[in-house]
Amino acid sequence: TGTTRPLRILQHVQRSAKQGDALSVITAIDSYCSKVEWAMNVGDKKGEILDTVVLETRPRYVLELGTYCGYSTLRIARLLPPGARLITIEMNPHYAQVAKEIFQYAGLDAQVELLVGSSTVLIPQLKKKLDIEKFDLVFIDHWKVSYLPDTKLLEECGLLKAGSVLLADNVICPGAPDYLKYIRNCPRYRSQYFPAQLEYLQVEDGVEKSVFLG
Ligand SMILES: COCc1ccccc1-c1cc(O)c2[nH]cnc(=O)c2c1
Ligand SMILES: [Mg+2]
Repeated sequence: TGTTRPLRILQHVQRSAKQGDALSVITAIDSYCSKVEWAMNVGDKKGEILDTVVLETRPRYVLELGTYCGYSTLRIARLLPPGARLITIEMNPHYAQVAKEIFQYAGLDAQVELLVGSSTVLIPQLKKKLDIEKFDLVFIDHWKVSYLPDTKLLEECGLLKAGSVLLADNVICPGAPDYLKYIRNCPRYRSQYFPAQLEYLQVEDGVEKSVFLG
């Protein structure tokens, strides 16, 4: 194996992290991706901003758009109280398979519901299929062109309530200009930008936190 970047990340986790210890898996991924080969995990600097937002929001229902290898899913899952639900959507079946194995290794597979498919197709099905009412927190970290349409879809499907928090990765690099323009000008949101760097690099990036006002 080791033929793809996600598989090489999984192999590194299995060799160097402690089974059942989510923090050691997070650390192992950051170590591999900063020293051996870059990968598009949210990373430790933006990850700390994510942690802070999770802890202050204390969400019961969390949606993540874009799982990749599951790094940010673990960062969120490890901070959730029992009974909370974390749904993560990944379009790429290979990424989803690796993420599933990483959740199992970290011992958090029971805390995470991983859906494989297009977020634009799956979002309208969430209420019926998963009996979800509203999300308290949405972490947006998938294709940049999908940020805005999927946000509008969440509004239209009644999946946001007053106080729901959207946290969007990569609003500078690669950038999501249409999303930023919308979310910063729409009176139904109060937004705040958190400057940071692109994972594992000295390149400017940041995350945008937006509270839905109802
Ligand atoms: C495939 O591009 C990789 C890349 C290359 C250069 C700069 C940024 C990125 C990048 C960084 C991220 O955190 C990302 N997060 C989620 N979905 C992405 O496509 C993504 C892309
Ligand atoms: Mg990202």
